[in-house]
Amino acid sequence: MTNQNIAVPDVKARIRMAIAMAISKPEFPALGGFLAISQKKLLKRLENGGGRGGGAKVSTWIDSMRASSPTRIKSTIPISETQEKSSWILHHPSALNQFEKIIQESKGKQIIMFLDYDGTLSPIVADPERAFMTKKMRAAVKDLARHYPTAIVSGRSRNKVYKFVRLDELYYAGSHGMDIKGPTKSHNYNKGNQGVFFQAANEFLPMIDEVYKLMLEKTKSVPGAKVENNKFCLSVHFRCVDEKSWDALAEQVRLVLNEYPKLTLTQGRKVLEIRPTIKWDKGKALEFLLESLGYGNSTNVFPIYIGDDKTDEDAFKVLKNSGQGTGILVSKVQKETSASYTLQDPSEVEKFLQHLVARM
Ligand SMILES: O=P(O)(O)OC[C@H]1O[C@H](O[C@H]2O[C@H](CO)[C@@H](O)[C@H](O)[C@H]2O)[C@H](O)[C@@H](O)[C@@H]1O
Repeated sequence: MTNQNIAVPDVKARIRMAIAMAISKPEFPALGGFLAISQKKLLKRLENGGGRGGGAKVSTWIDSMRASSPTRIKSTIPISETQEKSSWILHHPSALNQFEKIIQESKGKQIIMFLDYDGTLSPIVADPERAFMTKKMRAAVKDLARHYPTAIVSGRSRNKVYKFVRLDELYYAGSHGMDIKGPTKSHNYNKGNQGVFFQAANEFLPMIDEVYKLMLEKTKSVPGAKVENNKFCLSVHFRCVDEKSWDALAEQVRLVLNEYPKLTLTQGRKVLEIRPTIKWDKGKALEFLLESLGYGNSTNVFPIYIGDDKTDEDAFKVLKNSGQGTGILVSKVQKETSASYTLQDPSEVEKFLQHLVARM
């Protein structure tokens, strides 16, 4: 373990923290079930907060999915685009090349690691049920968690992402941060945090289940379409659907969503994600976890968030706006991002994690 001490809040401290959080940040309604805020009040507070539009945006997202499809990526890039690309790389350099700079920035602060799963720890594959991480990656994450508090922040359900990762010493934030649980195995830094448990959207469970069944029914005629139940949200997968049928599939999603104004859509990699319209996302999950670890108002902390997808941008923005820590986008192609650095793919993520371990 590191020589850096981490504040470990005891039970009383956690109650104080939860109350303080509830007073200062009403979007943090409970920590470990310590606050008795009624579900109705919670729902009111979170309702209509984070909506990014429903059906009307579906066609825009399909266009954006098409634009990022490999069939649209040109083999020869015109000069102006080359220039644009080099300027993008200048603004978002490789986190491996800039490793020492990142370490300098974090000097004297506690590094806390936040890792997205799909496309970050595991390669993108056609079948979402088979998105396994390699043994080497798992070992790298395990080593990392020996030295730094580490959280997995995923769009998957918490249980499913745990089944892929299988490390008890980590924090898990599933369903895009709507389902958070502390480690079940203790390390020096997380003693007392095993009780961390937070679910932001319990009242939506029956609705999500209903829409899941409906979406299964409505999409069964589209070959290759897949609907994944991520507990507090759903994914409608386009990856194995012929591009010619994308509009038809999107139309089915739009029609169902029209009947559920309390649900909204976000877009990921060849996926549309249906989720409650509440003010909660991966950025809020990051803030919540920092609070839980005792770093809510601290300047003594350096969160590093690594992710590859649009939904990770919420976390990158939190870091950018707070001027704390750093965001690292996993991408081979240029994208609009609030992250400061880039890594090309999961194998580079693995190297970066190994570098962090090696410096201890
Ligand atoms: O937040 P994440 O952990 O990145 O989860 C986002 C979505 O990831 C998964 O879908 C993506 O990966 C699949 C497996 O490689 C791929 O087939 C799919 O096209 C990608 O979008 C997951 O299946 C979704 O439920 C998550 O929402």
